[in-house]
Amino acid sequence: MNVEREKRLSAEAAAGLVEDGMIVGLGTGSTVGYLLPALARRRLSISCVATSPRTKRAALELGLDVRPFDIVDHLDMTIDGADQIAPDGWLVKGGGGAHTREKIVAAAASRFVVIGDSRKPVEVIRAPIPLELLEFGLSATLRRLGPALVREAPKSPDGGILADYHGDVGNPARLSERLSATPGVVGHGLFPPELVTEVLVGHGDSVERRTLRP
Ligand SMILES: O=C[C@H](O)[C@H](O)[C@H](O)COP(=O)(O)O
Repeated sequence: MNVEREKRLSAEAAAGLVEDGMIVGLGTGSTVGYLLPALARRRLSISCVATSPRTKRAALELGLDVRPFDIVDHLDMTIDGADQIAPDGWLVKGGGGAHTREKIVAAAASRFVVIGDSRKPVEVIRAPIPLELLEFGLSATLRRLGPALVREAPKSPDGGILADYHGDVGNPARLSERLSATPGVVGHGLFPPELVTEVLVGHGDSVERRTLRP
């Protein structure tokens, strides 16, 4: 298994879905690292929104047109990697800590295309589940969450504390609801299947495509 090749193939396949005139959400991570040059090579007339300073920097260096996301209210397509992809479409994202912005950008798009290598599909979603927490009340939030640990990582670009939930996942929908309802949780890395339209996973020399909704 050549993981880097699989990432590149899935990213290139996703870049091929982008059309002239689109506004495109750009995810974060090493798989997106292959998407950006593939997109730039196509020389399309598109504008983009970035989910992290790292992606913004890389996209601008490649000559992509990156717009601030406070004025754009709808995207045609968002393309992003994932840490885990379950058979029913639940995702875990945020290994790189960008999950809060990534969820906003995914939710704003008509199509959310998930890319990854063959290690990403899993039978069952497992911890750790990335979290972003408000610094105010941090100890009380952690206590309420149960088994969760603060990451040794810089704060998010929005000043949030990055952490991970290490307890049982069980039903992802129920855990997602509980995390969202916990005061002090700014965002978490469980992404529901309703957000996802397509999954493109590199397997050896080919890309397996799955459409979750049209
Ligand atoms: O915060 C990071 C993002 O959610 C990434 O999309 C995710 O961690 C996958 O990253 P990679 O493509 O490096 O495996």
